[in-house]
Amino acid sequence: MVKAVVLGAAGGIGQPLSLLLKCNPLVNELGLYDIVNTPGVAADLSHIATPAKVEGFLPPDNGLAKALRGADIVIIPAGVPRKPGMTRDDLFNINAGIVRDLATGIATTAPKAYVLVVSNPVNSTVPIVVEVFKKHGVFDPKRIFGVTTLDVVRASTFVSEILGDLLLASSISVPVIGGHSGVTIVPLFSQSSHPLPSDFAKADLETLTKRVQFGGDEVVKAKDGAGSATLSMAYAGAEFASKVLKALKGEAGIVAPSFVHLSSDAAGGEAIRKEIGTDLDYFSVLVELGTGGVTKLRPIGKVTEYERSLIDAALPDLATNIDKGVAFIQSPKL
Ligand SMILES: NC(=O)c1ccc[n+]([C@@H]2O[C@H](COP(=O)([O-])OP(=O)(O)OC[C@H]3O[C@@H](n4cnc5c(N)ncnc54)[C@H](O)[C@@H]3O)[C@@H](O)[C@H]2O)c1
Ligand SMILES: O=C(O)C[C@H](O)C(=O)O
Repeated sequence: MVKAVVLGAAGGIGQPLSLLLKCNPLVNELGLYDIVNTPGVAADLSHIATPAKVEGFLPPDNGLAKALRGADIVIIPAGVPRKPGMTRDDLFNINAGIVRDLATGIATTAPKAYVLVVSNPVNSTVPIVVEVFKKHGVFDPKRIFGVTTLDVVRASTFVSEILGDLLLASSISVPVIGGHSGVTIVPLFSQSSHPLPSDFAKADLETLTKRVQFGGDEVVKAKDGAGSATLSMAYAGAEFASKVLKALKGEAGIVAPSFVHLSSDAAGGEAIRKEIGTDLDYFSVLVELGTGGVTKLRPIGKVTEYERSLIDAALPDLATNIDKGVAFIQSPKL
């Protein structure tokens, strides 16, 4: 029996993500928590003819704890999205507190659950969850994930467009490393499963790279004040959750990108730090998953000179974002 819980389930991402989880045959129970509207969302989804039993929870009467009880996997898309002109970091002041409180609920009620953090700024909210878990003595680097799948989905889609075959999109795999905002997003097109055309110009590569780095801004601009990516994010979140669930069930060979803590030396965290030439505690890499969570962090491998320059450009912003999240819990008054 697998229980999945969505925190922020009534939102723009939360609703379609909950729909996709309701349709996932690996989910037996689906708990939906939000500060509004979850009874309605749950009633609606509960009429879909798939096995998962759905229940909605609101804050009164310990709703968060009730939603989380027995959770195997918790996905957090709670919090405010961007409007045009904002950076993801501009969301910190509101979302940091929301994520801290939800992480506290998970640490006390479902400390062994896999936690998938969607709420922005991911580069800071993941460290917030980790610090909360450390405070409660339940931190396990193998189980806390920043969801960066959307960057990989975008990179694959854009490559399929360039190759002129959209049918390829779902089978193209482009590693995207670093973090999840602007220049911290580093796509490695040299490692794409489907290489770019051999005559692809450097200027075009730079444009493509920027499009992946600022794909979120493209959607925010198009939505014109009505929020940021929700449907593509729900797709990406459900893809990532599905991989975690398959690994949990014992399927071998599951690999997914994620922004993770590098403390797990056994899993290869230290080797990645050496590869990058950094002492950062977090980085997005390809992660091998097993029944207990992360089994191995895949080395970054060979990169081009241009990609190396992108990694170097990502490091200062990443360090600032990570430190901000850590300080929010360790020194809340700073
Ligand atoms: N990681 C990614 O790739 C990625 C992609 C897209 C969006 N996001 C982020 O996901 C977050 C949600 O985006 P959205 O478009 O769904 O926003 P939204 O405003 O449509 O939905 C957010 C939901 O969170 C709920 N919420 C607020 N405070 C809460 C709390 N304390 N407990 C539980 N629920 C609470 C709201 O009621 C709302 O239903 C944003 O921070 C956005 O930036 C991340
Ligand atoms: O861009 C945003 O603010 C949302 C999300 O992080 C995205 O990449 O679409």
